[in-house]
Amino acid sequence: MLLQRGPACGSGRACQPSGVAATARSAGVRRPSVLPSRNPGGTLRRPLSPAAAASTPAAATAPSGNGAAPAPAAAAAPPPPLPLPPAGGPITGAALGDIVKKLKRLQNGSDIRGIALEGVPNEPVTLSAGAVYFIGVAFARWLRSKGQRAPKVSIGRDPRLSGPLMESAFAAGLLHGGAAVVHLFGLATTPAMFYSIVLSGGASKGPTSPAFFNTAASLASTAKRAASLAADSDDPSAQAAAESVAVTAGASLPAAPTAAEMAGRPYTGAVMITASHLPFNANGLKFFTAAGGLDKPDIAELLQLASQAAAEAGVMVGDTLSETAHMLSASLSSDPTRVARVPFLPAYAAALRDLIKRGVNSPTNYHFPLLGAKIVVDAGNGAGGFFAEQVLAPLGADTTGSVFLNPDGTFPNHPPNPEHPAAMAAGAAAVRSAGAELGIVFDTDVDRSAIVDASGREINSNRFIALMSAVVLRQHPGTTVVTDSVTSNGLTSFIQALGGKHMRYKRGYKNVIGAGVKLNAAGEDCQLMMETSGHGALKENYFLDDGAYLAVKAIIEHVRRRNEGSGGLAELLAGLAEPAESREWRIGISSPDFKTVGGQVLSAFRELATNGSHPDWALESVNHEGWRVVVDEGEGRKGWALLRQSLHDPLLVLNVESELPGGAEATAARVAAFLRSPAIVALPLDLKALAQLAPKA
Ligand SMILES: O=P(O)(O)OC[C@H]1O[C@H](O)[C@H](O)[C@@H](O)[C@@H]1O
Repeated sequence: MLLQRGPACGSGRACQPSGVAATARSAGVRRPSVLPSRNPGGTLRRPLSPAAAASTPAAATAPSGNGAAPAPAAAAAPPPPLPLPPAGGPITGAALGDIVKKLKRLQNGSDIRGIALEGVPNEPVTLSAGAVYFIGVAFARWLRSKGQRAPKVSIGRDPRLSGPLMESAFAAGLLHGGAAVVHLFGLATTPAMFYSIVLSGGASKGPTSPAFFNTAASLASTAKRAASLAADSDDPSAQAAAESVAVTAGASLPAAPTAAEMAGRPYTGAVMITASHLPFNANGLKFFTAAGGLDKPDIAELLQLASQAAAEAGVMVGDTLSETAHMLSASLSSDPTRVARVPFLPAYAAALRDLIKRGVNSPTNYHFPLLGAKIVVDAGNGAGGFFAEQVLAPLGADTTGSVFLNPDGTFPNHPPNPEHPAAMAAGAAAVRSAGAELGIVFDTDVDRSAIVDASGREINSNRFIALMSAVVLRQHPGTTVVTDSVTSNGLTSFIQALGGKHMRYKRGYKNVIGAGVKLNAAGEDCQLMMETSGHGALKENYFLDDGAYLAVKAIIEHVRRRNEGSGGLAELLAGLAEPAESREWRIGISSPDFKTVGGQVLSAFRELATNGSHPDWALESVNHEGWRVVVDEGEGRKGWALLRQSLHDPLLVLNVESELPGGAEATAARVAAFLRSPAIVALPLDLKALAQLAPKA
């Protein structure tokens, strides 16, 4: 695939293992298994570092010691919204129209996205702290409008440099909009944010339950078990591994939240501040309630509410940061009991560890199912490093050789994106140099992932969907798998050969998941909804696109198979026929009215495919996103070409798959000839892209 979104890979830094356990092991250091002190409730406590304590006004105003404010009493009357800060008086007319327009442009499907840091030429800030503040006001009002009397909202963020400011601005907005309690998790992942609702008791059905919130107890027992294992074992490698587990479990994990912080009311809303794999200067917001992620219409409503709030306050969206900072500190210092910093990843990691323990269900080694397994993680300096340090290592895995675990909002090594060749190449290199049996590659906010097998083969896109299909079809014979529209013919045959059904739907993970939800509602069992981008949702996991959960499932399957002596994960893909070629070209449309221009090109393409000029093409509709032609490549071979509008960008996207070497270029050249035909060439398409599309034509 010729995907080149976002900056090219890296600064050429060497791949370094990171993480406490990895560092200790690679240096040959044996650390004593010292447990941190316990409070009377038995929970592990660690004070915030001075840097962390100073990093947000919220933390600065929280009681000293652990940075946590008391949890609200469950039955207390909901506190009134704080008044919006006085500013220039209500805004009306053209100025209001301007605010509405600016805020509307921040919608990116079911997310909010924009440029949050200045400094990149021609990329002015669009997602200002002011805008984020008013979106915070809007989210609280929106939750209240849905019947929540006292919204309790968690906020997480990826490591982007603009994250702390966005977090503070959003928190202040929430309080002004009428949220009762706001918990700042700091570094978190997108699925973890939904899990904050689940694990606090806000969503009842699923693979986990609030019992997993007893993180502290689970950590302590892990440490104890590891220590006794180390003492009992005659096998020096098991002993070393167990000792490192004890070190990690007992001493290296961050403090878990207290029972008071977590046993209160469930979170009723959660927000992740992230722009996924987009460059460092972008940022954005993803929203959850107990019902799952907010959808497109919800985001449109939120932005409308944000405009209203800005108009009432008389503050323009682009207003200066100092004004925002002022509003923020005023609101936070006015009621510190409503805001707390709560480290959440430890609780979430405990839930993931438990899933792996239960999934592998080892009769001999229940608590350390990964002892003896060497698994590396490439987190791309996003938020996924915890997975190696807090999920895999405490279960006994040797994660030495993992790369880019440290969060770094400049993403200096490669774009954290399992669709990006540089990310997959780095993951594969890490597996090879560590001699690992499995590698996991995460995107920035961990809602997407990919796998690398022991030979360094990259298992992303079609291969990862095939792998997950094999896993779910073993557990749910005959189930349906919904995918996006650019999956290979080989994937369809693979799923069918395993007894499953394949529904190839549109691009866009929300579209894919939505289609699966509909099938289930209509009585057809659909266990897996997965895009080639690496977004994958399972019915058993709240229909949530969740890269960490996919990794957990893959690891369970790998270890289970290995324990049974039936080979590792890679063998599951033996029956997958791969196309000889699979390529993508992106053709820019230089017009503000790109949807209309794109539509014109697509109707002309449809006409071309049906007018008999290409007898080896058969038209296939693909759910209004564009047109797919099936190409008869002779001798029973079939390729295809799909021309569609990009979901977000002013682009047409051409995907071509062929079973013949050179076949993709040949089909693309015919599409290029069409795009250069007199009727089309008059349209504002990017001719540079056309030249790339078929250089020889
Ligand atoms: O339509 P495109 O430009 O190819 O982008 C489509 C992709 O956009 C984002 O990355 C979404 O997260 C994906 O779900 C979607 O498939």
